[in-house]
Amino acid sequence: MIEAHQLTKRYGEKTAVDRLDFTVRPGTVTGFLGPNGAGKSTTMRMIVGLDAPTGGSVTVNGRRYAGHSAPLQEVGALLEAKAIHPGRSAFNHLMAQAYTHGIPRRRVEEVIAMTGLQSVARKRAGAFSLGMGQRLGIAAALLGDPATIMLDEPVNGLDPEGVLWIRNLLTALADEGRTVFVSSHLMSEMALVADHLIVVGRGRLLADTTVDDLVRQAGGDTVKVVSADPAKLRELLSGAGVEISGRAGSETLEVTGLSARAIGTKAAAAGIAVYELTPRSVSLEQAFMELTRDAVEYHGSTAADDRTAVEDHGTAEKTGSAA
Ligand SMILES: Nc1ncnc2c1ncn2[C@@H]1O[C@H](COP(=O)(O)OP(=O)(O)OP(=O)(O)O)[C@@H](O)[C@H]1O
Repeated sequence: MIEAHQLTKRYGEKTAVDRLDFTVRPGTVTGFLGPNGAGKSTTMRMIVGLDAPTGGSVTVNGRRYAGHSAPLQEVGALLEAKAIHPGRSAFNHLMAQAYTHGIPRRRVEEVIAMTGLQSVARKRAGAFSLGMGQRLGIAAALLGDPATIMLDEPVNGLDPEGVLWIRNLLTALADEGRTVFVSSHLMSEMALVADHLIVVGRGRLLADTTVDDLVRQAGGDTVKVVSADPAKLRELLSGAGVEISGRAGSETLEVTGLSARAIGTKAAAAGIAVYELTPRSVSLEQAFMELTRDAVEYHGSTAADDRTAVEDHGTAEKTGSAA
């Protein structure tokens, strides 16, 4: 279990982590999401005592990391995959860590097998690809058989087989009752593996939620309806929990809160011809971007962004219906 209370880190004028409160629970995979520069790595460094908080606190299994007598057995972390001596073999790198923490050689062999590094374990780690380096970093994180595992961007540099392997590994670790905390700025990847999400932006907590709730909060599902009589249809569909938008003079309505089937049935009963009925789910990526829109520090710009902006402005005349 990881618990942060008002956790804060300032670098001079810059507040990298801003009064974060969250709990990461055992038995599930918790995704730690946020755009670049959101404060994820800084938070993770503070969890394992590599950075000192400017304010607040963070504990692992009820104690500050430094307060544990055998921290490696408490929390295993992958922060910088390439933080290894380049001349040392993977085996010797792991043995050095094991030796200084009273971990037997048998466990080194186990984690090498678990991470699929057997064939390269005696090779110089400096010659490893990014993907192999990631696997070695994960092997080191698992060395102490810790109850809490924390990985910063673990799928970086992994090929599709490696990505799948990570997914299965994280799920298996959580199923064993461990606390698994994984950062990423890829919502799509997190959605496949995480049960719970902690989302940050500019150092602040934006959401502490499940994947389903995040999508629901971002607008849930909408249905595009093109009909012969949008004004009449709008009247017909209005009701509690239903939101309808559409441009004046257009045949198109965007309806939230009703299924395509319900809309089609109501339109048919009223004799309104429907030319198009298209359900549109808010993707997780959209939900994430919606949530972090104001918290993104480094914006790019593409023609597609501009188109979206124009479309947004075009959707006037919003009608919500009160209960
Ligand atoms: N040692 C440091 N000195 C000064 N500023 C720092 C330092 N470390 C991080 N920062 C700043 O703090 C903010 C948060 O950085 P951090 O690396 O924690 O974000 P992140 O969410 O992990 O980003 P990314 O997804 O790009 O890895 C950034 O604006 C970064 O520039």
